[in-house]
Amino acid sequence: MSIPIIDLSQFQISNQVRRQNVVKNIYQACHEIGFMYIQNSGISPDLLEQVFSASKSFFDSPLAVKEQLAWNNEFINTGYVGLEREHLNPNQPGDLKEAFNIKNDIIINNFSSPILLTNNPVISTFYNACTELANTVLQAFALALELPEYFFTTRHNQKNHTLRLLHYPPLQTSPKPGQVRAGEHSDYGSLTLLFQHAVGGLEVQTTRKEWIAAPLIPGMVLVNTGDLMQRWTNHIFCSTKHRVMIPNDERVKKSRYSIAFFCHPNDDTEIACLESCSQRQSPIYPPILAGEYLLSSLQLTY
Ligand SMILES: O=C(O)CCC(=O)C(=O)O
Ligand SMILES: [Fe+2]
Repeated sequence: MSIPIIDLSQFQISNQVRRQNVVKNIYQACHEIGFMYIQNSGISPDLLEQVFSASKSFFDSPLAVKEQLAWNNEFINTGYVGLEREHLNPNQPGDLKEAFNIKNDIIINNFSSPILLTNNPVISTFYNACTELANTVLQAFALALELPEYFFTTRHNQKNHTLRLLHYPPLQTSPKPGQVRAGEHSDYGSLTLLFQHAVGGLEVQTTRKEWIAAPLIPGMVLVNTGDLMQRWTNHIFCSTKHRVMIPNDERVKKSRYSIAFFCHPNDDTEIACLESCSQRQSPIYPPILAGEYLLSSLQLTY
């Protein structure tokens, strides 16, 4: 099994046959593996490079500076998360990574870092570009599930998404037993956009429980469906486990950078099994509010 490539430009044209074909391929990707590469995503490579460069200068700054911006609670879920602080797999030691979580403009303005955000429109431009891409994918999801095209986007219109810069430093000492760069987990929200930089390492679990590499494909954006989409669709779309292992080659001596954009429904959205998804199997999960689900997931991993 491999991760399919979807050309999104074919969804943004008026030709209904080609559009429907993209919708069908997206359905299949979400159903069979929960991951896909998006080609012609509309995200400018130059902009992405600028965000990676801002990310690198932030992580290069002294720990004391980063800690002034420390993440301190799951309700705000914004700020700097130090090495080994988060356990994406709660049963294993903390992840060998540091991260910086950024929420929407209001929070950005109240929580700006002198290095990363002040006078740096790059981050907010990128946040908006990711929001736009996520909305296009959500439109295709709705059509794939035989819902009105804007069913999901209207439930995601409060920009409740988290942009996360990630840095996996070169390994200095031996890891603890079971410790990896990012423990195996599924994402919590509706979908995630993932951008890797040079040093790869992401792995995805197939339905046969095999781990396959999800390498960087230059110019493409990796998209995966998260837990809330899995609940909403009664497992028709899957929330696939993924992880970042410690490389067993020279990449272990290198910093790895990635960026994740976690797309979340508005907090007050009730995630209840969609009618079109309850025909073959009765609802697996009870309804839950999107905001509640996110909070409980964060509480498990910090
Ligand atoms: O860094 C990566 O490639 C993956 C990160 C990830 O899966 C996450 O933060 O949820
Ligand atoms: Fe993830």
